[in-house]
Amino acid sequence: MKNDYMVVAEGLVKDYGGFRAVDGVGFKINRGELFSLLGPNGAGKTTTIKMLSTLLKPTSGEAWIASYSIVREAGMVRRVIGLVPQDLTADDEMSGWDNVYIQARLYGLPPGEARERTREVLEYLDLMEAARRRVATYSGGMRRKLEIAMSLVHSPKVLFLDEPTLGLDVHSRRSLWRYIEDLKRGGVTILLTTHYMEEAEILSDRVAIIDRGRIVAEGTADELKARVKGETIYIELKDPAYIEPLTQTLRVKLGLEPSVVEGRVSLRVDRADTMLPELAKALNGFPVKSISISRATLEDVFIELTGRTLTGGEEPFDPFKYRRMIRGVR
Ligand SMILES: Nc1ncnc2c1ncn2[C@@H]1O[C@H](COP(=O)(O)OP(=O)(O)OP(=O)(O)O)[C@@H](O)[C@H]1O
Repeated sequence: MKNDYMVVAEGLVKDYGGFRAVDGVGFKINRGELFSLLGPNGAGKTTTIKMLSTLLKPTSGEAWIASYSIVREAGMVRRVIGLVPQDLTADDEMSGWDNVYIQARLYGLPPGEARERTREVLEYLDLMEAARRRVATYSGGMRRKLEIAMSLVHSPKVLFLDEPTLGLDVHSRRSLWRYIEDLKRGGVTILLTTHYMEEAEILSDRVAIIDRGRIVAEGTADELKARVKGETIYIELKDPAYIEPLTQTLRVKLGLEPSVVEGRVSLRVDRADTMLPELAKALNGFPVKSISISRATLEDVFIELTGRTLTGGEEPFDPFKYRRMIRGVR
C-alpha cells in the first residue's frame, strides 16, 4: 500500500562508524502534504534527508518515494525529487541563470525546454531581475531562493528542504515561507527539516519531533501542543545562586513542581493570570530579572519530551562561518 503516500520511511537506521545517527526513523507523507522534521542540531535530520534523497545508503531500513525504493531504485527516486541541501550548491562565479540552466540540462531537458523552465522557475521566485548577475553578489535570501529554483527545474513531485531558512534574517525567512506555502498549494509534497519551532508550526500539516536519531512524537502542531496543558511561567533571576532556594520556596509555599530549563525556573500552571498574585508574594526578596508567560508551544512539547530546549547547546550564530558556508569555502 505504498502508493497512497508520496514518502514512506520504515525503520531507517544510519551508523557512522560506531555512532548511530539515525535510529529507526519511520513516517508517511501524504501526497501534497508538508511534513516537518523538527529537532535540535545533531538530531539526525540531515542524515534522514540524505538517505531519502539517495545521497547516503541506510545501514538498515527502507523508504519509498512516489513508490520507488531508495535502496533498489535510486535512479528513479532522483528523477522525482528536488533537494535543497543545507550546504548551498550554486556556483558563485556563474550567474543565477546559468546555475539553473545547467541544472536543467543535467536533468536531461533539451536546450529549448531547459531555457523555458529556467525562466519559469526564476520568475516564480522573483529572481529574473538578478538572473544575469553573478551569484556572489546575491544576498543570503536570494541564494536560498536560487537553490529552490535549481531544485524545481525538473518539476519534482517531492521536495526536500533541509533547514531552508537557516541563518536568514526574519524578513527573508518570512518571504521564503510564502514561496514554500505556494509550492504546497501547487501540489508539491514537501519534507522540511528545521529547528525553528515557529517555522514548523506555520508551514506544516504534520510535524515529527526528532531527537537523538529517533522520532519522539508526531502529529499536527495542535495535536502535539495539546499534550502540554496550561501555560508556562518562566522566571529569570539576576543571580543563578538563587535558583535552588527559589525552586524550594515555590515547592513549599505554592505546592508547585518547578523545573529549571537553561537557567530559568519554569512553572507549568493551568492559568498564569490567577497564579500571579500568589507568585509575586513568593518571589518577594528574590533578585528577579524577568518573568514571562507562554502558552504551550512546540518548544514546550520538546522540553516535556526530552528535558532540553530545541536550541539548547547550539553554538551562537556565527555570520562569518555562515558566509564561508554559502560561498562553499571550508
Ligand atoms: N559523516 C559523518 N560522520 C560521523 N558523524 C556524523 C556524520 N554526519 C553526521 N554525523 C553525526 O550524526 C548526528 C546527526 O547529524 P545530522 O547532520 O543528521 O543532524 P541534524 O539534525 O541535521 O543537525 P544539523 O541541523 O546540525 O545538521 C550528529 O551527531 C552528527 O555529528
